[in-house]
Amino acid sequence: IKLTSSLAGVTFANPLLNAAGVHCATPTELDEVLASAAGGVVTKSATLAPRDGNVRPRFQALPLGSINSMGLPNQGFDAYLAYACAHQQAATAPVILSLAGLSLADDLAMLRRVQESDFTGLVELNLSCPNVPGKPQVAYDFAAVTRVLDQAFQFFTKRLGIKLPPYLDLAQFDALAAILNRYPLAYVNAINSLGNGLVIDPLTERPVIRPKGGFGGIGGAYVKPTALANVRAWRQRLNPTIGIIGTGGVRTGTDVFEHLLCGADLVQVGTALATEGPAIFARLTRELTAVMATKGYQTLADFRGKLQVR
Ligand SMILES: O=C(O)c1[nH]c(=O)[nH]c(=O)c1I
Repeated sequence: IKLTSSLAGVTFANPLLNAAGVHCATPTELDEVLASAAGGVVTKSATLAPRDGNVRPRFQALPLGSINSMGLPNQGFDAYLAYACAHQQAATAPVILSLAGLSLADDLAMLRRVQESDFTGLVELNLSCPNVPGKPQVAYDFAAVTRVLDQAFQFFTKRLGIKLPPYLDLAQFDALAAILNRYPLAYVNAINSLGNGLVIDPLTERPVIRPKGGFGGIGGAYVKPTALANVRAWRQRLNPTIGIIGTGGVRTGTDVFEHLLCGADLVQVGTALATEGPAIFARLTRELTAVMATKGYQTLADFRGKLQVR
């Protein structure tokens, strides 16, 4: 049984990575994911300048998932570009560089820096951060998405993916796919957290996190049906040249299998990684292998995107 997968010409020994934002803000955390059974690692979304992020408590694990309003805390673009270039030199498992500018200008400035750098790996432009106060998500504004992609592809010739939020209406998938299919995108990553949920502690009669009146992105089991639907909807609508990373609600090998069945090329783990740590990747590869063995599949291509219709 082989778990190898590739995305935009980059080969992964297995399809599993962390989700941007989880266990990836420092070189130590990034190294721990690379040292684990993960097939690769993605950096915390970078802003041009380092950021402290929102006030604490800003993350809460829950029985069915998690809520977070981190507010984009990160070491800054230079730190993550340096890490990505160093690990490209060392030929480790692939490092995906995630970017989340606070403005279109910042997005373009960081993309120009990557274009001029030695980094030739995958770049993930995060258009779906729900937690920066006062900053509406780009990805729910289709004109803004068109602007950033128009301007980026004027000069960017490397491998560019975008991180999308969950969409909840088929007309949105139709409209946005018509836009995305115009660009030489490496992939779309679906989904980011389900934005602006509210989790309350009935004992204290307060929200469980402090920023934004307790409003934060929801992850984990809560979002798996929405994540699978987004992966499937993009696979059905996007050019085959545009790959898909499936993110959302992955806790077991069966969850990984389901994302692949819906069409994912790679699968990312957020909430479950936050609670279990990088050892989860050994468990998930073992469990995925077991699912494939039971079903008689030898490679991911044997079943990727082959969800049957009823
Ligand atoms: O609050 C965050 O840092 C954050 N949290 C999320 O759940 N998704 C994101 O894209 C980001 I940039």
